[in-house]
Amino acid sequence: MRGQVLHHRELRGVVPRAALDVEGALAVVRPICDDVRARGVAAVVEATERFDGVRLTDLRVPVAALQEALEALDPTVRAALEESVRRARLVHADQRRTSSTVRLAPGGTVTERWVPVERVGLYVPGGLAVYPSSVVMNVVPAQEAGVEQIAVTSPAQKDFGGLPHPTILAACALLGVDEVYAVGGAQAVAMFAYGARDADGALVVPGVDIVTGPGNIYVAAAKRLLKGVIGIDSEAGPTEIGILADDSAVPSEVAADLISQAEHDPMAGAVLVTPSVALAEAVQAELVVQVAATKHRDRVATALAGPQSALVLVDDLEAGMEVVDAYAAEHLEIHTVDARERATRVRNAGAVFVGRWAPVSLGDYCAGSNHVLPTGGCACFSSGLSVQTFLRGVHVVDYDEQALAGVAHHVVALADAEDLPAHGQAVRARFPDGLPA
Ligand SMILES: NC(=O)c1ccc[n+]([C@@H]2O[C@H](COP(=O)([O-])OP(=O)(O)OC[C@H]3O[C@@H](n4cnc5c(N)ncnc54)[C@H](O)[C@@H]3O)[C@@H](O)[C@H]2O)c1
Ligand SMILES: N[C@H](CO)Cc1c[nH]c[nH+]1
Ligand SMILES: [Zn+2]
Repeated sequence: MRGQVLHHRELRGVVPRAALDVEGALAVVRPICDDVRARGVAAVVEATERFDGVRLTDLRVPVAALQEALEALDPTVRAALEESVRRARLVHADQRRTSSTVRLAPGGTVTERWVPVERVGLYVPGGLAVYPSSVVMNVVPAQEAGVEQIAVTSPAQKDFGGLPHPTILAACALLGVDEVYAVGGAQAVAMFAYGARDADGALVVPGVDIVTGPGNIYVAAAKRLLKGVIGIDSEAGPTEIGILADDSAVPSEVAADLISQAEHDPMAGAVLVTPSVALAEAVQAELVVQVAATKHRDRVATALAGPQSALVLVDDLEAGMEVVDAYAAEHLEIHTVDARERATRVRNAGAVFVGRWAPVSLGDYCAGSNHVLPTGGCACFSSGLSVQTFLRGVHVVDYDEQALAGVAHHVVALADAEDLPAHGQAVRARFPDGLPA
């Protein structure tokens, strides 16, 4: 990309991306979702056996298991989760929206009411890693939005008697959520979207209004497929980190941050954008050493070697800004001398991390920000999970006779201009003696 400075829309086609994208994964998840729609619980049970190796007898986790998991939770992990919840709650409580009323004329108002959806299904991943932090990131905004019914689902684990991982169950109990299912993947999204009945026709899992939460490419594809049947947050799929850096960056820290996110998934993307050849070379050398030493070195190495990961050399930091806007990373770290100023100019990113003391790992757990963020370029038009995700704005239009009279002739003029005279007539009918002037 050296030598080119293009608008981010033109660059989008050449930024690093995985070979299998959400569109490609639709073909895999469509039959799974169709089957759940047609056969309900039986299809969910079969998909769980096929993909997770567990034959479920009950989709729902017994409430007692949640409480037991909380009682058995390591106190250090409990303290960390409590701090994560405390910080997330402070940030998300601040996102609440209050109704507001605008008076357009004497007797004429429009009020915007913010109404939470009634019932939500929150996805917590559990394939390659365990994600109690995603319980926090899903549940806290839903609670702060005032959602009445919160259901969580997470993949059944062979090693834990077919229940989701105990730390996930403990996190649910900590947050007061008692409706939890042991289902993962596309079948979980479909189960929430359509609801699921058993062979006798009994409703085992009631459908929801919105499904949120992160997941692998199959979860993201199911969300894309079923959007419309349900609302979704964003396509929060395989993790990505973009780093914009100059010579002031510390190579070992940059490498560690790239690896931290590559650790999620062989499909994770890690992209360094820099004008500094020296930095790029130093980071490359660090990666060799650090990858060899990291626990999940196989999937990290696969992720870093994939077409979704790259070290991108640019002419200067301004060209780098164009590249990171085109890439639209889920997470963008900025390690430059002027990081704070650059952060204010980033247009496309799920979340921005300013300087060396704000690594993505901080945001993953304890910054207070939400870690459920758009991937695959969706940060160009989607936001991270927030209280707003669970709210709908409803306009309440309240005009009295005088207020309608004041604008009636304009309504009729526009209705006539659109060749929709019945619209105008609906107003004329209220003024049988003729339209007010
Ligand atoms: N964008 C975000 O906000 C964000 C946040 C956290 C994690 N993540 C991502 O979440 C993902 C977690 O992935 P995971 O795999 O560990 O857990 P997961 O729960 O997302 O996926 C596991 C499920 O995938 C299904 N599955 C696996 N292989 C399949 C196949 N070949 N065909 C159909 N279905 C299949 C199974 O049903 C299984 O239950 C990672 O990609 C991680 O990067 C994203
Ligand atoms: N980095 C992930 C978001 O893509 C969130 C996470 C959870 N646990 C660890 N990391
Ligand atoms: Zn992470």
